[in-house]
Amino acid sequence: MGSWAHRGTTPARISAKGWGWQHSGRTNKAVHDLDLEIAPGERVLLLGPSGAGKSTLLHALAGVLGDDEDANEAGELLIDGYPVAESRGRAGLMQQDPDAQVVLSRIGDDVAFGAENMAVPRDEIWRRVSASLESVGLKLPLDHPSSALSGGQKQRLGLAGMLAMRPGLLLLDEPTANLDPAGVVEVRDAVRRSLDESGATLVVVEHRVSVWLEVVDRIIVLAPAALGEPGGVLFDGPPAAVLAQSRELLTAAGIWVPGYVPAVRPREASSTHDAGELLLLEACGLGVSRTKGRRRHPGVPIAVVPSVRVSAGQALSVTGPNGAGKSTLALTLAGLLAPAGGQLLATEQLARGAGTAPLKWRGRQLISRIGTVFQEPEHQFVTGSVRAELLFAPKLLGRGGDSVDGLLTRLRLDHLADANPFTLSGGEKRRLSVATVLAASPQVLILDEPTFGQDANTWAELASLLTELLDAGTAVISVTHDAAFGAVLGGEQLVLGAPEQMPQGAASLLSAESVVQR
Ligand SMILES: Nc1ncnc2c1ncn2[C@@H]1O[C@H](COP(=O)(O)OP(=O)(O)OP(=O)(O)O)[C@@H](O)[C@H]1O
Ligand SMILES: Nc1ncnc2c1ncn2[C@@H]1O[C@H](COP(=O)(O)OP(=O)(O)OP(=O)(O)O)[C@@H](O)[C@H]1O
Repeated sequence: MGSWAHRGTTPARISAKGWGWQHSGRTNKAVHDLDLEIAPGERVLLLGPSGAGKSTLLHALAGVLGDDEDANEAGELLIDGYPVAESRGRAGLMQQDPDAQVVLSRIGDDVAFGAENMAVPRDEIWRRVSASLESVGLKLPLDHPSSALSGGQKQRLGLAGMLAMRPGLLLLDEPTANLDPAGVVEVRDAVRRSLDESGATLVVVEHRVSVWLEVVDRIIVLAPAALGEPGGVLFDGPPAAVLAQSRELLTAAGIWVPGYVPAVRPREASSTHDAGELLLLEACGLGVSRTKGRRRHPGVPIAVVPSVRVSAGQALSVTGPNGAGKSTLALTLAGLLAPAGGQLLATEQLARGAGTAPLKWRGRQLISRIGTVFQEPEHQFVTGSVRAELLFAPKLLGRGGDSVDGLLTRLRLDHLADANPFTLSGGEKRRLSVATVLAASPQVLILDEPTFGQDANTWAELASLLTELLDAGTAVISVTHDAAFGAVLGGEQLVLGAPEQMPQGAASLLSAESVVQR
């Protein structure tokens, strides 16, 4: 009975005895001295500050850490009494990076993939595929291309694949980080219904605690080993008890305890444009589209924005449901995608003389004027170390790297200066992607989901840093589902509508308004 297949999809038991893991190339352990028992069918919310080893533990349980020969393992990690290496396939892991999860080119096949590997009968697979896609709210045809999905849609796709597998151990790594508020509840409820049917064991990692409280029966908080702490478990127990007894310690560790909003001075709302202001970007009737060859055959725009004006020192947040076109708008404003209609001008001060479409700028010209943080941080990395990444733009612009050490410290990356950017934790990657853009000191910052996957301490640091930049005259455009972040930055808000609410399938602007201050 050594194979997982014999154990089927029955709820899994997890046992860690003095377990630890040190990734290759690192001097610190990611997880240290972990002692833990999780009973079959338990539902656990795994918390901890960014870099505490949460994803490392989930990867270990899914059996996908063990191939790294230069890494060091200590102690024992068992599933149902067997080493994790003998339990591969027993767990369904939804990874933090939704891109890493997509394996097949059509969404139906992609969702079916895991269940096929578990030898589920064919008719049953396709019944599960349709039911899973519906339960996570991904209402697209089964042959829709997996590559043509927004970040939130990819996240829903990844979860649908896990639910269709019905594994005995469901491991979810920040499953709602890219979702709109309605999607967060939809996905949480889909997980709960699936667990009610299967009785599977759940370990879910999420920075935002409140959403999972009505699903989980236990909270485990990991202590960061990497910062010289002893590692292991900081707190463990029923949610109400952990949150009531340890509230202060948890907030000090950066955990998003329900009701806690880090103290960051909000900016004054300014929705009107003064005559003397320095206008940096101006768009009129701007259509946005991902269609290739747009100049000759511009596709049907997925969103149309009647008017955007962004001035020095002004914040603009772009919100709206998954798939509405927010990232596409951000890439268009950034000069990285051609407009599908209307006009986009960077005004005279920015273009030294006359208004210019940002799309015409190349390399140096663009990065010193408009800095863009992509939704997927990896898409931005071009060097082999964190420090080199931060020096890249200043070098290209012929400037010194004076700001680099300050940014490393401020965004809690100093202990990772020599690390390869691609090996960072999710939160660390996000912070690095923001820092690299700040290192070029652009006049306009465009940030796609800058706060997703951040613990509360780093959130506060990012919010303060951006408020200081706004005060100093940088314009900040952020695409975000994080209302508290939008409120701290103030300024104006664009709300894009869902594609299905709009005529001819195109999204459009629902409203433009001043951000309500906290
Ligand atoms: N493949 C890897 N190679 C080297 N170091 C790694 C690798 N993956 C993770 N690490 C390091 O191990 C530590 C723990 O990372 P992990 O991703 O487990 O943290 P986390 O708690 O999930 O963080 P976050 O909340 O930011 O996602 C981090 O310092 C990270 O830089
Ligand atoms: N690379 C791509 N190729 C083709 N279509 C795409 C691509 N990326 C996204 N789309 C489609 O364009 C639409 C808008 O996507 P976009 O990423 O701009 O949405 P979003 O509002 O940022 O969503 P989210 O909140 O989920 O990140 C979506 O309906 C999506 O299916």
